Amino acid sequence: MKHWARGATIVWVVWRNGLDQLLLDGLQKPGLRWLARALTLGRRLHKPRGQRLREALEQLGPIFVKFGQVLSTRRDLLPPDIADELALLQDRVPPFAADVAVATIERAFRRPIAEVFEHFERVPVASASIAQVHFATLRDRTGQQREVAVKVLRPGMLPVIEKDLSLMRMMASWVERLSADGRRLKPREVVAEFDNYLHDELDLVREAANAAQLRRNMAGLDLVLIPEIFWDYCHPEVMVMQRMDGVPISQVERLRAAGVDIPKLARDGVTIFFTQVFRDGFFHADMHPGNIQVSLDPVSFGRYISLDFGIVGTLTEFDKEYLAQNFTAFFRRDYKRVAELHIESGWVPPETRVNELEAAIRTVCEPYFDRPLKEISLGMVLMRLFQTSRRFNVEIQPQLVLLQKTLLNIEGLGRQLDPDLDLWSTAKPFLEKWMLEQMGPQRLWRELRAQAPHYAQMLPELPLLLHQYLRQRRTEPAPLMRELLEAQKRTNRLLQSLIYGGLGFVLGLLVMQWLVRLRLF
Ligand SMILES: Nc1ncnc2c1ncn2[C@@H]1O[C@H](COP(=O)(O)OP(=O)(O)OP(=O)(O)O)[C@@H](O)[C@H]1O
Repeated sequence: MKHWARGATIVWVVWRNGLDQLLLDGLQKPGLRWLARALTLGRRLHKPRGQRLREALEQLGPIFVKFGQVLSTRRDLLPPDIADELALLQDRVPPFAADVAVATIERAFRRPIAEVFEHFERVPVASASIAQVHFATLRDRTGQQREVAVKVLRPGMLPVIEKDLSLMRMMASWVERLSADGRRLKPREVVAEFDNYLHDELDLVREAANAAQLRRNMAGLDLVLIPEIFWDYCHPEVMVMQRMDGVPISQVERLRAAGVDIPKLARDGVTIFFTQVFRDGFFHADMHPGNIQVSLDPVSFGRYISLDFGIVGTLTEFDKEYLAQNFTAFFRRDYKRVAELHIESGWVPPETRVNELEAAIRTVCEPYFDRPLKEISLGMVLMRLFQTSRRFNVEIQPQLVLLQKTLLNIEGLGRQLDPDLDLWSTAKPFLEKWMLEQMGPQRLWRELRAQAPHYAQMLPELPLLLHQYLRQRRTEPAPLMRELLEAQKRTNRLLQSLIYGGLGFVLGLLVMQWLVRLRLF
């Protein structure tokens, strides 16, 4: 019954904001088109479509607001006017009562709050749709007093989320069935992705694990502080971490007055992010200013403080390779290669004409070379590439969209701090080192090392496999043969790369020696 009431509210909000209009053009059945037109009569829909969509999501509550926020990052799927408007969505929810937070903590640790913390501040420091944060004091294993921040999930979220998600799934399948335009937005996939995202956010142990991994990765860099996790006090609904003390990055004047070197801060931001992406393949993907502070403590003066680890991005070797090759081709202005890469990767339908895709990519990228290199924003280049790809039905992987969105955030933040920030010279050493690792002899060596146990294991088995193959040839020839041929091809490729790599290396050494002799180096 309640399900129906919620469904009716959604229909009402959709109708009042004229969202049915958004689908009108795409409706395929004439009867439905007629009905939708009739329903439009009498409504004054003077606001732009993006604004109407944003307002409707706000009226539908925090889960829909989150959905809009996540959707706003899918610039590969959405038209720019809608994506821009959705990016303005903000969580505005009142905090939940301290008693509720205390009850959640007591349920999680099966102890009264006074036994968990020496002191617990009942007034939260921050509150959002999924969780809120309280400060507290605890005694750690060594008996030392520690100031901590306690993140507690808003109770009863799961049933609300499940209900809203099932209605979203239903709407998505209607949109997909009724409208050709809507189908292009891949609504069911988008909702499934959102479902994953929300369930991840509902598990604070997962967030704590993300924080711990980032803290370990960033330890040697000395540019950013990440709170320590108190694992004895972590539970899917409660997360206890070191309390950080910094000035929000948005308060630039305060930071300047305290003596922080702002241009260095801008450079450091880009360095941190590029290290996370290109070295570790594991990056903080929710870099809005609310999650970034700067330390004024004399020991860590001027270092970033990073908070909120609910959303992180991971890049596979395939993603890194895609980025490495695309960036290299882009900076060589080899648009044909960029187009070929998209087709080779299987992201564009194979019947796509390379020259058409190449022309579209050229149109997007060429204007960037008109400005100084230091102004080129990789986030923007990627965004334009994804938008172009959209026209060719390319399916961009969510982790790359996340990367592009975060790149834009970071570059924007850097520029805001220092309008003269030379993005290129900050990013270049990373890209060069990383591309060398991705495509040079280091990669070959890495792959060889990674594959070595596999080959060592396979080699002694080869005679037996061959024997089996010859015996079973009549019954089951294809898969085994294919496997053997594949293995042989892989070995050949590796050997070939090894030989070429070795030759290249020796040749490089000879040339260097020669240049040194000629005193050119
Ligand atoms: N370890 C910490 N030390 C000090 N303050 C913290 C800490 N963790 C969180 N906070 C405070 O709580 C606020 C909200 O934290 P966080 O962003 O993790 O929560 P959230 O529920 O995911 O919020 P949102 O979704 O709006 O980003 C931070 O902006 C910061 O002010």
